[in-house]
Amino acid sequence: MSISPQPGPVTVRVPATSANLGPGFDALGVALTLYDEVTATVVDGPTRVEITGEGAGELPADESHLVVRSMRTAFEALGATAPEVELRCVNRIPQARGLGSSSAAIVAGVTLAQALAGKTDQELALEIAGAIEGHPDNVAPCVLGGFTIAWLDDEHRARAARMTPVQSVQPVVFVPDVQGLTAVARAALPATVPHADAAFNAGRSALLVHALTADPALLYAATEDRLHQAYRAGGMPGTADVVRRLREAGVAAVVSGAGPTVLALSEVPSGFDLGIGWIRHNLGFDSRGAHLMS
Ligand SMILES: Nc1ncnc2c1ncn2[C@@H]1O[C@H](COP(=O)(O)OP(=O)(O)O)[C@@H](O)[C@H]1O
Ligand SMILES: N[C@@H](CCOP(=O)(O)O)C(=O)O
Repeated sequence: MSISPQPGPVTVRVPATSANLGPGFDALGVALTLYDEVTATVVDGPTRVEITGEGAGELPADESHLVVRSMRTAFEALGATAPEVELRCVNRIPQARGLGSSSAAIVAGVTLAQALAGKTDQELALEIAGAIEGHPDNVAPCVLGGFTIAWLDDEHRARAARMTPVQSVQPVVFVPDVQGLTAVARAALPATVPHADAAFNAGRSALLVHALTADPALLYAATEDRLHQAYRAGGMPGTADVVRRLREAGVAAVVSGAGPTVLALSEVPSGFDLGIGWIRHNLGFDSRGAHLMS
């Protein structure tokens, strides 16, 4: 028997995320204290979307909106009939910048559908959102908060282990005024990599888990990568330059996700000159992940 969704309204808050963290390509990610909020109300129809902030006037306002599409996928997975909805989106996460905006939209949709269907299940939310996104490293911290190691199990379902980053680490992101789509950045990667580079990243990823949970003095060495950033540098020269200059200054800086945002995990020297067109956000690590607001 099909479940009938509740009428709502229901509001979800979803964090920005930074994936990869250097060596942990498609596996490691952190949730950040920068949020989108989406309110869903069941209506007679048609589905409509009101957007404030990032993406206003650019994103679709109908059923092709990513939150609506994700809600529909989730309702189907839950065995519920997808209702027509009115969405109110308050977007603060910069889009197509490497801060997991698409995962945030997907997780928002899945969480709203679960709430309207009267269910709460983080493991299932991760599974559904991971299948929609295609790689699990953003959806895991977005659902769970904190610092996550994500993987796909033998049935290709997203799974994750959650840790708490050490409090003394204060993430800083540098967001450029240009966008970069993750799909384009993924197309720049080679189909195969040298065994030595894979071994290098395996060691640094393991070290990063230790550095970010116990010994931040090791973050510089732990954020070195040979699997994705160099291959993508030609498509984002400004980002590659900022990462290079920060690292030369001793900062544990990496490309955030697929870029073009830069993430710094150790103190940035005062007076560091970013150049024109960059915005700095001093953030924290979000510990809650996606959650409903009363
Ligand atoms: N809040 C949102 N609502 C609707 N669609 C969104 C939202 N955020 C991102 N998207 C969609 O996802 C695209 C960006 O996804 P992606 O290239 O993966 O970048 P990001 O690193 O920001 O996740 C946007 O161009 C838009 O189509
Ligand atoms: N592992 C992915 C991460 C993409 O993150 P996003 O925030 O840029 O969507 C990749 O590097 O492609």
